[in-house]
Amino acid sequence: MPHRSEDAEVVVRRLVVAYGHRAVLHGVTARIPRAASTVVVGHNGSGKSTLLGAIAGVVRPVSGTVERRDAGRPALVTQRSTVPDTLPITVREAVSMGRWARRGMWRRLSRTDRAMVHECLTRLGIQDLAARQLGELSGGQRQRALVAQGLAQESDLLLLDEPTAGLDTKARECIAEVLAEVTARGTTVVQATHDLTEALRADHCLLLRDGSLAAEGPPADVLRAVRNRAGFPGTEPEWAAS
Ligand SMILES: Nc1ncnc2c1ncn2[C@@H]1O[C@H](COP(=O)(O)OP(=O)(O)OP(=O)(O)O)[C@@H](O)[C@H]1O
Repeated sequence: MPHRSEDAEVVVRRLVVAYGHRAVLHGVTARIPRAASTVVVGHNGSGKSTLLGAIAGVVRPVSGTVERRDAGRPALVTQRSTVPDTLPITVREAVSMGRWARRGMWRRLSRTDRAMVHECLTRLGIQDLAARQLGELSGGQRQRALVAQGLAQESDLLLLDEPTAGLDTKARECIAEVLAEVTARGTTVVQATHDLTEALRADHCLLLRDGSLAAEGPPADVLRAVRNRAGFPGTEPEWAAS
């Protein structure tokens, strides 16, 4: 199991994050193994999104550190698009925005960029939706488009906040396969999830409880207590009860 310090893509130390005066992460220390998949689990409000945001550098900690092995910008796929629904933007354009980190916002996409955008659309099964407005899509279609945008960034570190929430089985499997592929190619993938089946497939697991790290390690070990309590397989375990 690759979670020794020297194999880590990210090392988080004594991380404290607050919104206003309210601390929501209370000194979290954790390692995220390189070129492997990590799941972050825990009940609603336990701090999963906040931890991903802090690792991505979009949430500033009060104290503590986030050390990255690679210098490149992480790709963060959030639950909600940063593009407002009212902005007239096609699915292809939204996915193309994933290339901005490499190309710059104002430069034309190269043939390689366009090929990557096409590949990401195809891989997520949304090539037929490429010309549709992002704001017109169903929740599941939109979620696939956001994952495609994250993939298009070709970052060494891909962070996803509940990428399969609300998706049907086929879409969930599609995303799981895509994430397994990019992990096998050497990307470090971290996803917050409430899906126990998905969590058990990962290489590494962080269990958050009320803003603190309750457990870290192989998912089967971390989730054993949760699994026993929830009944396996289950999709809505009571993380907090373990
Ligand atoms: N922008 C914000 N302003 C104020 N408080 C926030 C903000 N975002 C999150 N919080 C609070 O921080 C805590 C952790 O929230 P966070 O979204 O990180 O949890 P989560 O584990 O991702 O939850 P969920 O499973 O519901 O997505 C919660 O108490 C939440 O109310």
